[in-house]
Amino acid sequence: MRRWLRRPQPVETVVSDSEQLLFGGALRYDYGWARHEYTMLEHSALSMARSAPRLVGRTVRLAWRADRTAMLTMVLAEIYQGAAHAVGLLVTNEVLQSLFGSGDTVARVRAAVPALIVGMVIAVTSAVAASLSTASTGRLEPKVERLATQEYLRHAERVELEAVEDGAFRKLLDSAQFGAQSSRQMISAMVATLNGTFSLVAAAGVLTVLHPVLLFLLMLIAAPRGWGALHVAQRRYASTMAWIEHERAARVIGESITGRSAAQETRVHGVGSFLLRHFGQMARTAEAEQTRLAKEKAATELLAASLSGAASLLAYVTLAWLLLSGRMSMAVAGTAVMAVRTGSANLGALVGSVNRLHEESLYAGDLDRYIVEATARAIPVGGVPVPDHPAEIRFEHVTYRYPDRERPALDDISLTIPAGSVVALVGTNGSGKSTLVKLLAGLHKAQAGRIVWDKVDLAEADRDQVFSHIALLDQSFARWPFTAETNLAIGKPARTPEPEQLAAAAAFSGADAVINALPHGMKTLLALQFRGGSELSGGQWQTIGLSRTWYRDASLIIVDEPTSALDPEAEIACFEKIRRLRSPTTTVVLVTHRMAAVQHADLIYVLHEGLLVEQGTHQELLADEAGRYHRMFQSQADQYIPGANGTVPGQQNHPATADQPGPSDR
Ligand SMILES: Nc1ncnc2c1ncn2[C@@H]1O[C@H](COP(=O)(O)OP(=O)(O)OP(=O)(O)O)[C@@H](O)[C@H]1O
Repeated sequence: MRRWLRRPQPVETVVSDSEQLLFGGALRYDYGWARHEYTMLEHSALSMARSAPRLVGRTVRLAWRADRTAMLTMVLAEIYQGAAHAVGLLVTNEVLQSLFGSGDTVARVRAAVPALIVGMVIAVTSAVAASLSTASTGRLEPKVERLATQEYLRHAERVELEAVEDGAFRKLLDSAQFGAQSSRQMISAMVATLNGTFSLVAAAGVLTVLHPVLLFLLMLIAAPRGWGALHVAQRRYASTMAWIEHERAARVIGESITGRSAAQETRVHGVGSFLLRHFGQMARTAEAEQTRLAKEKAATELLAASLSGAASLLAYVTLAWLLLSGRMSMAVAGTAVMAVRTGSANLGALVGSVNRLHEESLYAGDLDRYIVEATARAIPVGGVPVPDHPAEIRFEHVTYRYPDRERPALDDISLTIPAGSVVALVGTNGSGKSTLVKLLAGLHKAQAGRIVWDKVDLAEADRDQVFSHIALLDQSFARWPFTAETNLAIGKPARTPEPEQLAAAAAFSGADAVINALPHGMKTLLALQFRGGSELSGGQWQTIGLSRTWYRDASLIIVDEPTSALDPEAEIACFEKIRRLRSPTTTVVLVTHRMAAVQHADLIYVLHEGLLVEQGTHQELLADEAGRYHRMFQSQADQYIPGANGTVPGQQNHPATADQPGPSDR
């Protein structure tokens, strides 16, 4: 028995070999994260009573905002149905009293006619009210879901980049996605609860009038069903929460098989069957959890139905006793049987709908928690205005460390970016170039030191204003699954795109030739996942990215490895165009490993392991033969010039040297 009364336990973690191999361990929410959920479930009835008004209130407010006419119609229709239900029972009693009364049969039937007519009118108007309620609910539900989804997305779009990169926040983002749908489901659950409450109050009122003990018996019939429904819902919620990441991982494997990004490797390397095998194993682990839940649900429902059945038996025995002992007339007993039957059905339905409301509110609660957290981690609105054209941007002793790392990615960096110049950032992989760019763009905040635009500290600046001055073309720039035209215009979404401007943007990078060759020119959909969509090569996409940057027309242009997919000629042309973006009011910050492109920069900063190790012009840096820049430049130059040591171009850096085996040596 204790098993049934125990609060839901954190779901036991069975780790499949696939999870261990692919993801390095169990993909379940850890107990630390879920602790408050289980605390909530532990005091379920109490917490339900406490949190329900807030969560129901939130949905009511959403519904009010979405469509107040539909909401009012729905509530009034439900109230009418409840009242009609009570009157219906009283009318039934009236009919039975007439039929079981004295006099001949015709007179008794005649006496019952007025009540029968009232009953019919009530039935018809009640049906009209029910259909009004259905129509209003149907109108309201999608609007509530839309508002909740928009709220979810609006907050996601505003959070700091740090939150997006934070695993714990991403988990919350994941679980909150169910909240919008739950807000929609809460509407119908609320309607059912309203309906159940009014109908129950009607039945209970009639039963109390007939005999108070009947009300107690009604409660006894419904209580086990209520408990059973609550028990099942809580366990389902606990399980969903614990397995949410596992489910996502299985989806990721599925998408890797069906998606395009790994389609070639999946086939050539035989990755498909490898993934299928692991997908199967992970799906089976999840299936076992579903089976466990289904078994528990079946057992709970059986126990609840048995207890409820015993209570019904007790109710009918009591009624028979009341009748046989002359404490109740036949007509009243008939009404009582009907009231107990409809009342227990109403109570059962009410318990079900309250429980559904509770279950949905658990998910809506996740959305609520997410909104609180996302609001706390949102990019602040407002701040100190930044100059439109700062004379310089300065990093003053800036340090930044990623939350999960011990070493800072940038350590005590001080540098100046003069307006109207081309500044290049170079350094080995992982030296901190992209991190510096993120700080420069206002995406991350310095943990020590400061970044200033003339005199304005970026930490206090109006971030939206900062962003409005920046054009960012990074290594993984967005390849929007939209038309070619939108892919350019999205560089400045607030501007109404004009064909001449778009044509000029396309011409700037050479994207015009790419777009002209597409089946519908600018109107071609650049997304192969949709019917009629086209795809571009990596280099062609880069021309689109560069055009978008031009179209944005910003005063600080940041380009991070813009030419990785370009052929040599296109690469030279691209760097030339990037340099042409510079003007007295436009500054270009360029991150690249192509040293040939760097030499034309006005100022070069060399990073190494998060430190600024060298700075100057190309000539100055090259003059220092012991310097890191000299070494980097020379090693690339040597790729194209036969070495004095007899090596062919590019050979000295090949991994297959005497003491380093190449792939064929394995
Ligand atoms: N989101 C992140 N979370 C944790 N660590 C990160 C993150 N991004 C980068 N790092 C780490 O910060 C350091 C600097 O990375 P960064 O991307 O700035 O280097 P980079 O110079 O741009 O490298 P590359 O030339 O390879 O693009 C590296 O050690 C990297 O592993």
